[in-house]
Amino acid sequence: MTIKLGVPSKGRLMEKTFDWFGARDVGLSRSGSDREYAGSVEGIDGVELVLLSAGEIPRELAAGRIHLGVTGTDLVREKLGQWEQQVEELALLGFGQADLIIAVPSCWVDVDTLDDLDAAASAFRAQHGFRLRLATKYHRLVREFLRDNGVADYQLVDSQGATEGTVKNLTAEGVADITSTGDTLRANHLKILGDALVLQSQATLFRSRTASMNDAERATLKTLKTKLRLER
Ligand SMILES: Nc1ncnc2c1ncn2[C@@H]1O[C@H](COP(=O)(O)OP(=O)(O)OP(=O)(O)O)[C@@H](O)[C@H]1O
Ligand SMILES: O=P(O)(O)OC[C@H]1O[C@H](OP(=O)(O)OP(=O)(O)O)[C@H](O)[C@@H]1O
Repeated sequence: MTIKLGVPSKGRLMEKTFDWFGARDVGLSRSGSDREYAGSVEGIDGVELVLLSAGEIPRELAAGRIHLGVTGTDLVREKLGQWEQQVEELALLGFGQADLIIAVPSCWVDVDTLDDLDAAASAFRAQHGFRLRLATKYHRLVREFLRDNGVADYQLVDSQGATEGTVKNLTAEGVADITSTGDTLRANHLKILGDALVLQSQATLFRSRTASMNDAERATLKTLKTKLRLER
């Protein structure tokens, strides 16, 4: 008989999410020890806090196992096909801003745009006998973006973390990853292609379109939305 609210279990998104709800008189906190993934909610009855990996929240929303969830728009668009049919965006939270971009080595002086990348990819294949490799964890978004922009002669290699390091490690020629300050790209001698902004992401509160609710839970959701100033 509760509304389940999924929130990232650690790091920048968790703390800023707690602050965002706290500013609206809904107190979220992690209970128990630092390592225990249990949480509590104050200021409203009938809402349960579920601490999850940011990357798992899209799937939990789509499966209807949580009613509400906070995660990045990038993760929802990457992990859920036809995401709008599965979740509704209730509020952009104004933090966790990051751009999904494509970057190549800074020393590739002739490659500054997607057209340049396309030409470089063809030349790379002719020279090396295999396709230019882009390391990413955003397979769906990058594939769609490059298809729409006419870049074909490449392959994606999976990288679930420390993606910018793959170029130095010679497992990829370029990367498609999230950046905010640009420090990680610069430190790894990579430059962003001028016209390769795949997506602008920020932390967002989503509602599951598939989670079932009884009348009491529907009333709780309404009360919560009023507290959060989301009622239109
Ligand atoms: N440097 C950054 N600045 C701002 N937001 C970022 C940055 N890097 C990632 N993010 C955002 O934070 C969210 C969570 O990303 P992260 O990669 O930490 O999730 P995750 O892979 O689920 O983490 P984990 O599985 O380790 O809990 C994403 O929506 C992403 O866009
Ligand atoms: O532009 P910047 O401010 O330098 O931030 C970009 C970095 O932040 C994210 O990594 P994260 O810290 O989440 O670690 P990860 O490599 O394990 O994904 C992202 O994958 C970049 O590596």
